[in-house]
Amino acid sequence: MIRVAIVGAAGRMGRMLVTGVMLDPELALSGALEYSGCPLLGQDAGVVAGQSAAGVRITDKIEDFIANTDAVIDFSSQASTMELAPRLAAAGVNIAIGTTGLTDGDKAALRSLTAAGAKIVQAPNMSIGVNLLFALCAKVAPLLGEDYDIEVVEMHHNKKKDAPSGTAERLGEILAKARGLDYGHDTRHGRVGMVGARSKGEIGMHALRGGDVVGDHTVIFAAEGERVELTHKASSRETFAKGALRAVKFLATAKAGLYDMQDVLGLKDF
Ligand SMILES: NC(=O)C1=CN([C@@H]2O[C@H](COP(=O)(O)OP(=O)(O)OC[C@H]3O[C@@H](n4cnc5c(N)ncnc54)[C@H](O)[C@@H]3O)[C@@H](O)[C@H]2O)C=CC1
Ligand SMILES: O=C(O)C1=N[C@H](C(=O)O)C[C@H](O)C1
Repeated sequence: MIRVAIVGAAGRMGRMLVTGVMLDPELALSGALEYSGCPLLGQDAGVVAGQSAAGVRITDKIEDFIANTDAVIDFSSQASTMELAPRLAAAGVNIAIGTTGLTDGDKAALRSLTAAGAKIVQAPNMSIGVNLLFALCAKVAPLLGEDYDIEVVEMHHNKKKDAPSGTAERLGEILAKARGLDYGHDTRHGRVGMVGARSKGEIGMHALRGGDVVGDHTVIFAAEGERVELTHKASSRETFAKGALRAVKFLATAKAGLYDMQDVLGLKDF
């Protein structure tokens, strides 16, 4: 049995993750963390998630569960994730991070924790479908070549704070690498005004927000006379939660290291 605590337990993903852990016979819910001042502190995490009582109260102190926890799943905020990771690593707790908005510096800091023995999965999207989309884009972009202009369009719910989505950024990085471009330098975020004709050496990135959209990502390859569109649409957050549970199980037997969902799902050599 793997003992799992959830960071951001009262959030949209947190509630889904609490439910997933409670329903999984290989996992046991060992903790539920929220920010100090959260009105749900002291409430049963299972009840907050719409399930039966889990016997785990939402707390703002990792000391309440860290000694009895094998792994933490963290879908919270960049600040919270980066503050907690060193403390969890020092305690030998495995970490599955779904939080987006992490900087390159944050990712380097996570890597340095793994050099000291930590086991971490960090992925902007834990669904199987999006990770297959990542693998497909890495194959398709070089095959289609420079005649095909690449644009990435994502749409999410109106509560999402970061833009573009972590998934769109990862898509952009994969596509830029496949084209010999630099993601930071060659990405064009939206277009407004007299921007001139599109150049070959750019990747367009567009973030739409509205309603309750769980998460849509489309990569468009557009050429003279035709276009190819690869689309993933998440219709439930359950798909991300399922991936996070797989990540926790993967870490239980993994060596120290910083992994992504391509490692967890065996898509590295796809
Ligand atoms: N990797 C993936 O597959 C996915 C990643 N995400 C990402 O996960 C994150 C959370 O998304 P949602 O659940 O939609 O947001 P949300 O806002 O509903 O939930 C975040 C939760 O974290 C809590 N939190 C904030 N600071 C905290 C702290 N210091 N300690 C403990 N808890 C804290 C908040 O109170 C909130 O309950 C975002 O970065 C989002 O982009 C979301 C869905 C899938
Ligand atoms: O905030 C969300 O909701 C989501 N965030 C992730 C991202 O930023 O890519 C993944 C998913 O699309 C949902």
